Amino acid sequence: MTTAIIGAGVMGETLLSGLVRAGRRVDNLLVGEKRPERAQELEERYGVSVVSNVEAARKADTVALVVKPQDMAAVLEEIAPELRPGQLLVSLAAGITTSFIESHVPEGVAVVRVMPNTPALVDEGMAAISPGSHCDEAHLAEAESLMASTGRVLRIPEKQQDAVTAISGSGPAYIFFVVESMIEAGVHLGLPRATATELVVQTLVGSARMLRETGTHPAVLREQVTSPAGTTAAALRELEIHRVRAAFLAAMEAARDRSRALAEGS
Ligand SMILES: NC(=O)C1=CN([C@@H]2O[C@H](COP(=O)(O)OP(=O)(O)OC[C@H]3O[C@@H](n4cnc5c(N)ncnc54)[C@H](OP(=O)(O)O)[C@@H]3O)[C@@H](O)[C@H]2O)C=CC1
Ligand SMILES: O=C(O)[C@@H]1CCC=N1
Repeated sequence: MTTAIIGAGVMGETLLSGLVRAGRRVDNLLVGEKRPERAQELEERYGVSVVSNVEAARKADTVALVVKPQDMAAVLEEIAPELRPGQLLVSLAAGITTSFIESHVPEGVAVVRVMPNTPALVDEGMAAISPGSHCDEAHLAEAESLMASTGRVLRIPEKQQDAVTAISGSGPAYIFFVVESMIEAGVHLGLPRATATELVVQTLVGSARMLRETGTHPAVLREQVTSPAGTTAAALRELEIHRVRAAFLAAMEAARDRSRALAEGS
């Protein structure tokens, strides 16, 4: 089975590196990339063949589409003449619906929509997958196995994809923003930057492991840290005064709405 990746930017290379780490043979992988210097970089780094999009689409059983949503129509128009019924297209693009893709390719080509995230780079990715209308169980299982090479996979109805994009697709950026803010606060309180960074990163990793390994609700874990009339209560009061909870809700509604707008080509 040959898999092609069209669009080898941040997410495309993340998927490629995950497939290589998971033991997929590089002679069963192809990359579609138009910039010669980027093609050379990928060939040197992974030993993978970089070809035209047209050749990638012709030779692959599964084609992962990892271009920007705004470039999707042009790429589909370019590769459509090469596609055949039964072949699988796996789109990782935010907003783009399976019906949009199906309307640009020959009848019978199977489409799966995926929302991955960048922790896939360290095999801790979260991917949500949804089948299009010509997709059978074997196609969905193939998309699942593709994404399982870099982390967890959840099957969801496509109508949930914009919300998933807002939560886990964009999610790592919110976490990095919080981490960055806490490090800056530590520096403001007089800690050396390296000390503040180590404290915050380990606190994040430890808290994440507690959530995963105890299965306890985050509100309960938060209460366990909050001693009566203590330091945590003083800090949480400030977060509530500054409406941080409301800001998170507004931010994720904005991401969900942006995902919907990408579907309309804006
Ligand atoms: N980054 C993330 O965390 C996530 C991204 N995604 C989705 O992944 C997709 C890619 O995002 P991201 O990797 O961040 O963006 P990048 O801009 O890093 O990657 C897009 C890549 O596509 C290439 N490209 C553009 N046009 C073509 C073409 N016609 N043929 C072949 N390659 C082409 C670009 O090349 P060039 O630079 O030369 O134009 C670039 O390498 C998007 O649809 C996004 O919604 C989904 C979840 C998470
Ligand atoms: O910001 C974006 O549009 C992409 C999709 C989810 C994460 N990054």
